[in-house]
Amino acid sequence: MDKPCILATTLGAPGGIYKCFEPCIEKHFTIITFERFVQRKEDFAAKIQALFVWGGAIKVDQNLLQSLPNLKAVVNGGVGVDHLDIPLINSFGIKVSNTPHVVDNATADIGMSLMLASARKIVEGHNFSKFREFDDFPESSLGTDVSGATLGIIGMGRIGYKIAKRAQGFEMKILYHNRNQRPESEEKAVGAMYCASMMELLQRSDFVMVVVNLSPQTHKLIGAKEFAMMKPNSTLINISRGLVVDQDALVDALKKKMIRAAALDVTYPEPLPRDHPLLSFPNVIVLPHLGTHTMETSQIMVERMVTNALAALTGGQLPDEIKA
Ligand SMILES: O=CC(=O)O
Repeated sequence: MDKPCILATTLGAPGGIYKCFEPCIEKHFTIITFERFVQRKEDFAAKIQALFVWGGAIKVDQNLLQSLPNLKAVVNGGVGVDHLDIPLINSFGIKVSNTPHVVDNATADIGMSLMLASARKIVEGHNFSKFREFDDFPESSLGTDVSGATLGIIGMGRIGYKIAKRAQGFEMKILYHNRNQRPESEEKAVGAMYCASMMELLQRSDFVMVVVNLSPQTHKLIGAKEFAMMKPNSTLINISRGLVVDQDALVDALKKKMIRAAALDVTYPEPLPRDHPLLSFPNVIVLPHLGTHTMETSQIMVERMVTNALAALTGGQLPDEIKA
């Protein structure tokens, strides 16, 4: 019997799967790439039963949904679903899932990597070794200690909590701001202190790590007012979504030396245009959204997407369903 079809991007991240993960999907489904779909919509549209998306690479809008009469699920790789209009998708009787839990460790690790790389000038050090334009590593390249410093975590969900656990190993003082305070036992387990006021956290932290979901409430959460609160020797680390930070305000804060440095896994757009002002600062690290980008995590993510899609096709409960 023919395998059911799914529609997917296969262009590689950001926004698609790599070829190496296709066999896991092809055990159960025939993959129709988005490029093939666009060329031969009339041949494929009625066959497609699930849509595999990573980030906003495919726009899941009214037009696309109307063109797929047998679509049962939109299966998202990763935890953030800010690029999906869930009420709209649900209104077509189509289910939505993501892959929570499986991304937590990899994303927390990238946050720690960015903090350490920025504090200890890892990128400059590498560039010095490789390109050596001057003889001595300049005084301006002296780093700053992570151990014993104060880390402020904005957004204490699963990933924020994993970061706190790791930071505890670095003997950091840990502050966090979140919609809800965590139970005392959980705070104690990682040595984290709740700041009901985000401004207080910003004033006290040497490193500010942003881990919130993007929502209307968190859109440009960190802007001019927030940078004005931060210590001049502090570092902003963003591993959530680019739009949680006002990038113009960040450029301004860096120019005015209101903060020491920034380390970003996420920006808007992604990737940044090569002439973007953020790329001109020696004290800014920019990654092309690598939070979940490991072989192991990506493999588990794809397996989880397959599990959710199979559940939708057989009319079962999606283990990771998100409802509007
Ligand atoms: O960005 C990564 C994710 O949403 O999991």
